Amino acid sequence: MKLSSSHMDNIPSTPGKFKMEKSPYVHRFRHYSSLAKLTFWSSVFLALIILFFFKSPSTSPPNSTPPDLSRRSLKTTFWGGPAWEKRVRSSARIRSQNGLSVLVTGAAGFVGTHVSAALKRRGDGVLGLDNFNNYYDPSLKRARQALLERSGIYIVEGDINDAALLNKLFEVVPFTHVMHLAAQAGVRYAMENPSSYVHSNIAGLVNVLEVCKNANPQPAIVWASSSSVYGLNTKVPFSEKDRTDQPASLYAATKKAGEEIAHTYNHIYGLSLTGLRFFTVYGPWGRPDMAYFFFTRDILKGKSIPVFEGSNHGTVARDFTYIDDIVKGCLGALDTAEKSTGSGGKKKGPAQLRVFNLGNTSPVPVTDLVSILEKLLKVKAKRKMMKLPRNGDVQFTHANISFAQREFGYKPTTDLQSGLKKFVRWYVSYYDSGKKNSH
Ligand SMILES: O=C(O)[C@H]1O[C@H](OP(=O)(O)OP(=O)(O)OC[C@H]2O[C@@H](n3ccc(=O)[nH]c3=O)[C@H](O)[C@@H]2O)[C@H](O)[C@@H](O)[C@@H]1O
Repeated sequence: MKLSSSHMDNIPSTPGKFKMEKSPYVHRFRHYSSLAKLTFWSSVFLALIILFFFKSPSTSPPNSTPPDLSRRSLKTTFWGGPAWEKRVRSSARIRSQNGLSVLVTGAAGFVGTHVSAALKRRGDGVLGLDNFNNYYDPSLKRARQALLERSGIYIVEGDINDAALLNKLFEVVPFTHVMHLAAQAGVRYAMENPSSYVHSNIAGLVNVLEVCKNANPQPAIVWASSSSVYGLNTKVPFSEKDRTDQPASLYAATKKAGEEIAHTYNHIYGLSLTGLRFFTVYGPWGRPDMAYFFFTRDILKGKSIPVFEGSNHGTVARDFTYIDDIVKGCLGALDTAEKSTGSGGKKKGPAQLRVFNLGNTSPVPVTDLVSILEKLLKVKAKRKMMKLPRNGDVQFTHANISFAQREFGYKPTTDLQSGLKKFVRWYVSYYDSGKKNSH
């Protein structure tokens, strides 16, 4: 708790040195005395109100964090109590033979929602965790949450930096796996809000790993890295063996840092860790901050869209990867993840440490992305060609996926045209069917 300096100044350094005031200050002393009485009774009254407030069952489950004690940035709402634990247990219950019990962080996010639903469909136990922050329209996150709730998945509302909450979740459920997808995404936003990347992608990751390392049994962890770690590399396609020491954005730097942090926790504590380098994932229920999403919105609104190009009109391209292919990759990584080897926070032997590219292996120029959208939407885009800004963007990405192919048969099957068709169908029904506004 932070005390203001004036408050600190009012506290006597040696309480015994307080002197009783005598006449001619008696009058003033009396005044102080009645003031003290007033303060005393108001405090009693206030204490009673607070006591009543925290006794009330609707606002005070046993393990909730009192709002004044919780760090506001953690955004954790009340949790705990028998009913809450029952809900957590039921969501995480395995319903198939040899099924997994998975804690999915970022479950209300784009990839998190799809992965959670896929796990649940095949009988795995799934518990979600999400802080529902407002990086983009939280109502979309709430709609994804509602979707998951219909299939019996509970998303606990809390922040990955909240160690007490994470420890509690592991106390209630012995998760076999953690699918760690909660993160601050987006390449360009890193210049606007750098600390948010440190908070989620570094501090949050460390907190998740700390809790996992102490858990008994330790879970295996699969987590989201990014194609952006290849940064300014020019050799294509990008292979996991290539250098990743020249990131072009703080976002990329935090993901790269995550990979090094993963190495450390694997080395010291025997945690089984698999990082997935996603390549520009798109599809239904996607992220509104991504180009394919807001291009669709703005083309439909008749607004111009900024289309980036390299110097001398050079092509800017991405290895756009459809969400269903990414989900298959995530499940493949979870299924082939070996057990962590540590216990009680101590390593017992070497554990698995992996990194995979999950891309589509066929980069498409951004100008072609726009042409496909124009055809699907039957609206001509107002293209505003712009030089690729120097704020984190790289000119192209292209994944070599042979490692994931070899390890768990990863094979993307959706090309950009077919994937965008599905996205547009979803977009139109989601925003047109009702009153929702895509901003
Ligand atoms: O592959 C990844 O690892 C990353 O993919 C995306 O990053 P990005 O590929 O930059 O995706 P978008 O922001 O949707 O941009 C897609 C393409 O459109 C271009 N673009 C973007 C914005 C814009 O206004 N105009 C424009 O032409 C970009 O230069 C890029 O080539 C995600 O936003 C990151 O979170 C993710 O980690």
